[in-house]
Amino acid sequence: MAMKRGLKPLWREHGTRVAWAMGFIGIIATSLWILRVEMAAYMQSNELDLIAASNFNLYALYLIWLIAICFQGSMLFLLITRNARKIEALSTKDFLTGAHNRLGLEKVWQRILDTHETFAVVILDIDHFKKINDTHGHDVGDQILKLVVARTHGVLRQEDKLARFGGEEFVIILPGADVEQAVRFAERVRVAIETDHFQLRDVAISVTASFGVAGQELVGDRGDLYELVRVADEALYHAKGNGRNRVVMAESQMVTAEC
Ligand SMILES: Nc1nc2c(ncn2[C@@H]2O[C@H](COP(=O)(O)OP(=O)(O)OP(=O)(O)O)[C@@H](O)[C@H]2O)c(=O)[nH]1
Repeated sequence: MAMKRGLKPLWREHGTRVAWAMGFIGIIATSLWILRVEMAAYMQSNELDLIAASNFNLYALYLIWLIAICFQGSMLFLLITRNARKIEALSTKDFLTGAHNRLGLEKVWQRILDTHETFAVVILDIDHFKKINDTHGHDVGDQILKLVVARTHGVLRQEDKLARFGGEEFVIILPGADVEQAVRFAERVRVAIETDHFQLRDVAISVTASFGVAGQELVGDRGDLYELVRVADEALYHAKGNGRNRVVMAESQMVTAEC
């Protein structure tokens, strides 16, 4: 099985751990060796002056020991930082689609607040997703979620952020964009999804999505992501109510106070 997978992926997966374990064994072995040489020299000299035992071999051993410890330290550092990065990625990404999850969304939101004066939010909600699940099965529904994310990523700019907000609902943050630009962007995503033939299990499935768009000017506190999402959600509600597969921009008269 190991041969089938090849050694490279195995090394990539376990290499750091193996190197760390070997280094650890090396340090223990070298320490025991040093102890043995020290003891032998001490027994011979029969006195407590260890300088007598410090011959060239012993210094060489000390040096190896020191190098092994430094190597070990750096491997450990590498292991910890690599795992920390993996944990961070796992905790901020949606497992199914690879989009940010809510925690990831809050993190990127903080960064956007620090770096951008303006931004807009788009909510994307797949239409009649329950029917897709009921007709084609939950696993096909999962594939549709992944494909919708892929299509949306195809339209996103690098600085735009996509997060799965729950079920078949996604939030997109567009740093630096005003609400009109965000509407144009949402329209492009809508068309990309509508015109795609989601080919799964030899069946072409038509998928559409509805969008609510809100600009930051509609909320009092520019740092309140959830208020902005709520406002965009109201626009989404109108999009669903008016026949779905459309983009609706939140306007001030549409915005109700949160209960
Ligand atoms: N396959 C799959 N289905 C999910 C997942 N999360 C939520 N769902 C399903 O998504 C469906 C959402 O249904 P609704 O909230 O009624 O929305 P809808 O059918 O899209 O209807 P509208 O939004 O009004 O167009 C439910 O049946 C959930 O079970 C998931 O991760 N995978």
